[in-house]
Formats: sequence, C-alpha cells, structure tokens
Amino acid sequence: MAEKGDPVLRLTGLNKSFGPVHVLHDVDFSVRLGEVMALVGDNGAGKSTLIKCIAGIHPIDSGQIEFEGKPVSVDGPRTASALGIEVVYQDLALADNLDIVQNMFLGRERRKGIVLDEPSMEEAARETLARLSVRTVKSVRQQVASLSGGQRQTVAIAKAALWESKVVILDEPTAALGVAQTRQVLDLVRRLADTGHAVVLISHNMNDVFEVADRISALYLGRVAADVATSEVTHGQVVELITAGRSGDLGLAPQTAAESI
Ligand SMILES: Nc1ncnc2c1ncn2[C@@H]1O[C@H](COP(=O)(O)OP(=O)(O)OP(=O)(O)O)[C@@H](O)[C@H]1O
Repeated sequence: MAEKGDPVLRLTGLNKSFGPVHVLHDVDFSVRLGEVMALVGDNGAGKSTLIKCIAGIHPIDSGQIEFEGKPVSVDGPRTASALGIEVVYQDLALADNLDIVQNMFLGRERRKGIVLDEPSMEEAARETLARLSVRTVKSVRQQVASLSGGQRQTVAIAKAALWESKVVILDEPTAALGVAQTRQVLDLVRRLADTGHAVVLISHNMNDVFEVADRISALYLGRVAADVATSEVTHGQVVELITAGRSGDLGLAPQTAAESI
C-alpha cells in the first residue's frame, strides 16, 4: 500500500515528437503522494504535451513511465484512469444540463440491477465534497449551469478525487477565476494533496505556484530546466527558468537538479 511521501508517478527520459517537431526532450518528471508539484513553462514549452502523455492521450516515442515503482504502458485514457491518474482540463468537460452528482458520475454511473443507484452516488458525491472540506456548494443536486466558475472548478476537482485517484493533474485551475474563487480553489488543491493525492498543478501564475506547490518543475523548449523545492527558489528565479531556461544565480544546469526519488 503506497503511503504519503512515496513516489507514485515517475517519468524518465521521455521523448515525444509530432512528425518532424521534437516537442519533449529526455524529460524526467516525478510526483509523490501528498505533494503539489507545479509544472511551469512558457507557451509552447510542452506542458500540455507532457500531461497528455501521462494521461494516455499521446503515445510516447521513448522513455519510461513508472507508476508506484513499476514500469507501465499508458496506452490510453482508460489505462490512465485505471491506474488512478485523473486530469482536470481547462474546459472542465462538465455537462451544464446535469446536476453535480450526475456530472461526478458521468460515464461511470453506479447501478443497482438495471436502475441507477442514485442514493449511493449522491452519498459518495457528498462524502467526497465533505472530505475536501468543500462548503461552497449548497446542494449536490444543483444543476452545474447554475454554478459560478469557482464552484464548477471545485466540482471538476472533486470529481477527479472521487475515483480512488492517486495522481490528479490540474490544468490552469485558477485561470478564469477572481480573487476569492482563486483562494477557494488553491485551498482545495492543497487539501487534495493533504488527503494523500499526488497533485500536478500546471500554472502560469507564480503567486499560485508559490502558495501551494511543494516543488516546481520548469520546462523550457521541451526540456526540464529545473526540478526544485519551492522553498529553494524565488519568484524571479522561476521566471528566469521559464523565459531563459536557466537562472544565473540558481546555478542549475538543465536536469542536474532533478531530485532522485
Ligand atoms: N498535435 C500536435 N501536432 C503538432 N505539434 C503539436 C501538437 N501538440 C502540440 N504541438 C506543439 O508542441 C509544442 C508544445 O505545445 P504544448 O501545447 O505542449 O505547450 P504548452 O506548454 O502546454 O503551452 P501553453 O501554455 O500555450 O498551453 C508547441 O510547439 C506545439 O505547437
């Protein structure tokens, strides 16, 4: 049984090209249970490509993916889900015309015989929201169309946490939110890690990153420019890593700072 602090997902020497375009170069990346790992990088650095490789959407060209210490082949989104990897994409993929319970169980409904087991799904949805201390949602039977941006993000994150997931990848979860809603979502991101998940947070917002991340992995033109503890770097250094692939006063050569776990 994996425990908090254990490496759960580890990628080594990952390469990915689209035709002649070599997007990811020998990428090493890992995340542990109980930690928030920020994945940062400029537009086009390869963040989305990397998470899509983890989520089984893009096949990798070379490299290794280990899950709970064992090499795995993530050959499709179902394989990723079965391992316990969930991705919350920016568009959230929630159905407006359905309520929170229906959204959280969409495509994975529980049945009792031939009918849907509504009480059990409702209870599980409520429990998950309570476990994550979500108080902003009044009723789990509320239509998603009636929720604010922050509440929608909360539901999408709780949905990812519902499925015995171990790794939850969040793509810019605060991008469209105001100050108060950002605060709620960041608190939720932290609680997700504190309740034992490994969280990967893609963000362009340095305040968010410094507020919730334990570690930062910076991608620059498809290469890992640094993999460092948040406490060991400044905002300015991370901005340099993102924009120049290195930070003079940090003294890190690409990938030499990657922690071995
Ligand atoms: N399906 C594809 N076919 C060809 N090239 C692609 C494909 N997907 C991504 N790329 C290229 O890969 C590079 C990395 O893109 P990616 O979307 O992974 O970056 P990103 O770091 O997520 O950027 P952003 O912050 O803008 O979302 C870009 O040059 C992009 O044009």
